[in-house]
Amino acid sequence: DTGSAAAIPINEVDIAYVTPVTIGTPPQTLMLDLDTGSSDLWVFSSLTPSNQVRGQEIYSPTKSSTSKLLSGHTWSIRYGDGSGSRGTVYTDNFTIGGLEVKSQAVQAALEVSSSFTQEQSLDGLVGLGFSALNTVRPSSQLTFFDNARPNLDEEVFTADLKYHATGSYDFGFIDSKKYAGNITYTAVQQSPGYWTHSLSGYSVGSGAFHASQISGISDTGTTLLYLPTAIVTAYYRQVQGAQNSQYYGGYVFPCSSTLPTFTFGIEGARFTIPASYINYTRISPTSTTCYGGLQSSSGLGINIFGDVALKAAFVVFSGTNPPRIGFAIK
Ligand SMILES: Cc1cc(CN)n(C)n1
Repeated sequence: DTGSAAAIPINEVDIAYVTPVTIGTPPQTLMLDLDTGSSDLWVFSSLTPSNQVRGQEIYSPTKSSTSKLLSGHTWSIRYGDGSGSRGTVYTDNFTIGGLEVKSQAVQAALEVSSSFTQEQSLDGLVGLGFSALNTVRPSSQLTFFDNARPNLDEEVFTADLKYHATGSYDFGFIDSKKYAGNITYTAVQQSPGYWTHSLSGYSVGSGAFHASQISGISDTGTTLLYLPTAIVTAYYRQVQGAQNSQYYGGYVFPCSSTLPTFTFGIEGARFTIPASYINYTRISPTSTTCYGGLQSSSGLGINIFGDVALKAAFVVFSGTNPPRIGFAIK
């Protein structure tokens, strides 16, 4: 089997990408954020208090003839950005881009944090991390990829996220039309459950490449690129008027500043993030101060290769044994 679905930016700065999925019989369509940095599949539902729902599509298990309550099971998740949700669990038929998993654990939200309520274009998440991170108790549940894997033509899924445009996620095959040249693979450490791997180094603009193993997670659910402070300060030293703002919680600069590109290495390959991706957003609609798409990871305890980096490449998440991750120019 294979599947292929769109990855649609939910706003004009690509804060997150959503993908249409169907749940149940007859199919209910929701727009979910496919997130390689977590492993819970949860949705706004008919059980979510109405004062916490603001425009989202909801999953109603009672309207699905194939839904089953996973009795006595609950879940609760907190993300790195402080958002979170909790609830109960059903199993139901679940499809992404024509790829169906029967009896997928669908975690129905009983409560969501305010940032989810405010994000009206996002109806939930599909965790594509390793199933070890799943929060359902007393028995943890498998991700959509782990459930689909035995039926996939190839044990992979790919992410082709785009800057200010719709990209795609493919399951079970690698579409050679979506990239150029070769795919460079590197080892993944799957414990504790993220797609953890190393960069082989970086360069700023036309500067020299600094070879250095930089361990972090490739996380489609995180918007920005978070790297060690030393690298980030070296980058913004090249930006007129840049400063690390306590007030805004990161590096800001005059929107008119010229930004350098940022290049990261995967083994021997090099991937250059255009300056436009790092000129992330105005700090408010009329401001001339902009917030950077490259920020320090020092407060996170982990480096995160989020969408700002991933959208500069075609990325293969390979569930082979051992798992590996591949990057190609596109
Ligand atoms: C909702 C959400 C997902 C993620 C990345 N895994 N973050 C940081 N926030």
